[in-house]
Amino acid sequence: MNISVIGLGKLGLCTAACFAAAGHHVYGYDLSDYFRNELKAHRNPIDETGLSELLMSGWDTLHIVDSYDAAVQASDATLIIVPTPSLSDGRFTNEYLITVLEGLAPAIKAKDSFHIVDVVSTVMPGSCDGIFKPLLEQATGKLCGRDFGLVYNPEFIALGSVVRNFLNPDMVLIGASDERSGSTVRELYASTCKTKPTMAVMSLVNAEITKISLNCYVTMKISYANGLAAICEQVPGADVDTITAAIGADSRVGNKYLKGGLGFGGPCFPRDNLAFQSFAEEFGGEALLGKAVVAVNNSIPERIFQKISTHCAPPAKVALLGLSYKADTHIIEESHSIMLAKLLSTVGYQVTLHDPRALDAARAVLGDHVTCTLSPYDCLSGASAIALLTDWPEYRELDWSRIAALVPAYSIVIDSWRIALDKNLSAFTYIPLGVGIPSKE
Ligand SMILES: NC(=O)c1ccc[n+]([C@@H]2O[C@H](COP(=O)([O-])OP(=O)(O)OC[C@H]3O[C@@H](n4cnc5c(N)ncnc54)[C@H](O)[C@@H]3O)[C@@H](O)[C@H]2O)c1
Ligand SMILES: O=c1ccn([C@@H]2O[C@H](COP(=O)(O)OP(=O)(O)O[C@H]3O[C@H](CO)[C@@H](O)[C@H](O)[C@H]3O)[C@@H](O)[C@H]2O)c(=O)[nH]1
Repeated sequence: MNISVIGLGKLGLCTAACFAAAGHHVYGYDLSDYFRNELKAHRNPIDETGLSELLMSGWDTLHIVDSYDAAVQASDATLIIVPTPSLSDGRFTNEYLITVLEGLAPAIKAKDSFHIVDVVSTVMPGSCDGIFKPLLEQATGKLCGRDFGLVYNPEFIALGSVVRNFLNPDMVLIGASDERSGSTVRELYASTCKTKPTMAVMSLVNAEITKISLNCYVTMKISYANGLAAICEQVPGADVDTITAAIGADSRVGNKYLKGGLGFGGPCFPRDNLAFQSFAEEFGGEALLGKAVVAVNNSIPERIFQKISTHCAPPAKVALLGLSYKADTHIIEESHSIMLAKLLSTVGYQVTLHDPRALDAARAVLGDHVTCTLSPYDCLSGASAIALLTDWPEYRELDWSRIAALVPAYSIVIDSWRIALDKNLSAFTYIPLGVGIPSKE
């Protein structure tokens, strides 16, 4: 197929590369001159696992164009993957999408053949029927479903595994204004995915609700595990991992995204939950479960703060290991580690930080209130409290006998993901989250 992709960022470029590597002709456009120039020179501007390798087999069919017109003229369908940042009330803004739709409209108007506009960016339910369809009909003088198609086709990919998730989905979600558009996008994915995913083809509004509902459901599983972890900590001998492993073995539940730990952060899950609540309220409903999920998630930095302050008072030194919202990324958006660092530094603890990739981002946000270190051992030297926060592989390899010589006796070690359970930590006061420690008496 001939398709165009508008927005070649973290998701857009991976999408374009996956389709191009599968043999489709992809015409990509990004507002950024830098991105377009790098891509024209066959250089990859995005750091994402497997993307460079994929582009190697896709350069021949990935063509970078310099205008919306060129993108529409060269293709039968245009995928739009531009930002939809959150507003203060939790809703996603359509501002960037509207700019793109207005930019595409003249070329769609001038075209004789049927053109499909496929919105991939995450949007608020009601956006396609209520805003995008009337905008396009008015700007082109054409009828949606007859003269052009409108599709909502969001992705379920996690950063760090975007390419793998894109090519191996459980389900492809396709909301369509008409059967022809739905079938075309379905074929596009069927010819690109390596698996045979469930093709969930439905109306535009149902697809919009499905996208944020699915993310909210998954965060409900995470908060369930974290609520359970907080209870287990109070019960001598209880262990959240043993319990969630058994719960997850029941196929009605499933064991994915059921790990209690530091909670969920990042650019997607937290904001999708807030958007779902705003959406429910807009239609006179109330997302009670969603509110509980957020409350459990938001309580985690405070829970760790309490454990630290019970053990040592300011200005004691506290070492935080791991700042990104998950391993293998430099992203600190909605990271619980950053929230904990702020809680601690505000009341006068000396906070030292380490992260293999997120140190610069953290420094930019936390400034002079904390000390950034390049080695985990420098970070925790002299610390009365150590918190293992992001599950980076290198923290699993820490040499605890070396650390024992660097810190006061019985410093506390808070282990969010229980990565040091099998180590000898007798020189420390070891507090794995979600585990009820039998009392010493
Ligand atoms: N990254 C993810 O993990 C992820 C996952 C699922 C859904 N999404 C959704 O996908 C959308 C894009 O996210 P992203 O992470 O790829 O964003 P991004 O910021 O990495 O990339 C967006 C790209 O769009 C370009 N752009 C902005 N305005 C433009 C315009 N008018 N014309 C052409 N290009 C324009 C920017 O230059 C940028 O390169 C968002 O709605 C997001 O919620 C992202
Ligand atoms: O059992 C688990 C699994 C994950 N997490 C946390 O959940 C967050 C999100 O992790 P992940 O899903 O790997 O990353 P994201 O890139 O945020 O991807 C999510 O957000 C995207 C944007 O909406 C969706 O497309 C994806 O399907 C969805 O997984 C991280 O803080 C993890 O530490 C847990 O606490 N427990």
